[in-house]
Amino acid sequence: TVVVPEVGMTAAAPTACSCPGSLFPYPPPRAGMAVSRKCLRAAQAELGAGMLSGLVESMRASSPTHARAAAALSAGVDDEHAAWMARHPSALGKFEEIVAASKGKQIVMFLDYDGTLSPIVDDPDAAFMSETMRMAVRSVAKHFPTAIVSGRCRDKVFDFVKLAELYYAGSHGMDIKGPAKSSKSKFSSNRQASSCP
Ligand SMILES: O=P(O)(O)OC[C@H]1O[C@H](O[C@H]2O[C@H](CO)[C@@H](O)[C@H](O)[C@H]2O)[C@H](O)[C@@H](O)[C@@H]1O
Repeated sequence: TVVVPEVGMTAAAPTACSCPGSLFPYPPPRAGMAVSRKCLRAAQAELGAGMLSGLVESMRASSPTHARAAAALSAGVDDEHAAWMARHPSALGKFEEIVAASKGKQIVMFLDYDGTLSPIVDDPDAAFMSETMRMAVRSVAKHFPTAIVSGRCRDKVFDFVKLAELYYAGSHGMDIKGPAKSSKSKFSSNRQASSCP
């Protein structure tokens, strides 16, 4: 769901956070946060080059927007939608450019859940994410602070994602919790007590 401008793509520079007690430490931890060849090499060493590109390909293929665009294009009936997709290309289609543009910058990942990590399905309680997607998110969280931002209740999103090393922002950001200190995340912060209604 990331919209990448076709021209002049840039990565936003971090700005100072003036909110005391923010769950996101500022300045963010530096170790391993800049996207660099070293970081990519580490991911490749961890997953293997084939596995890394396999994950990217699999995320590309399972992307709901990719699937919708492919269906619209093959049916040849939704020209307007296809044109919209052409103006708003998938970030996964620009992966190498994004890596290049991000070099040396501080990166934080914010991920939507429904329709991004999971497919859109009729029953909201059955919007499960695949194990491959979970593996990809776990791998991303090893390198960058990673947050799931959802309209859903935070506990429900956690029940789907099941990764303690992430930040979770539920109820459209009204309810935020950082990674557990005991989790594998090197970006852990104090937990904020709160629960779903
Ligand atoms: O902010 P999100 O994480 O994208 O959550 C938005 C809403 O997602 C859910 O509804 C959507 O997904 C359902 C499951 O695929 C689908 O059945 C429904 O039609 C979609 O609107 C969730 O149920 C809502 O509470 C969230 O606000």
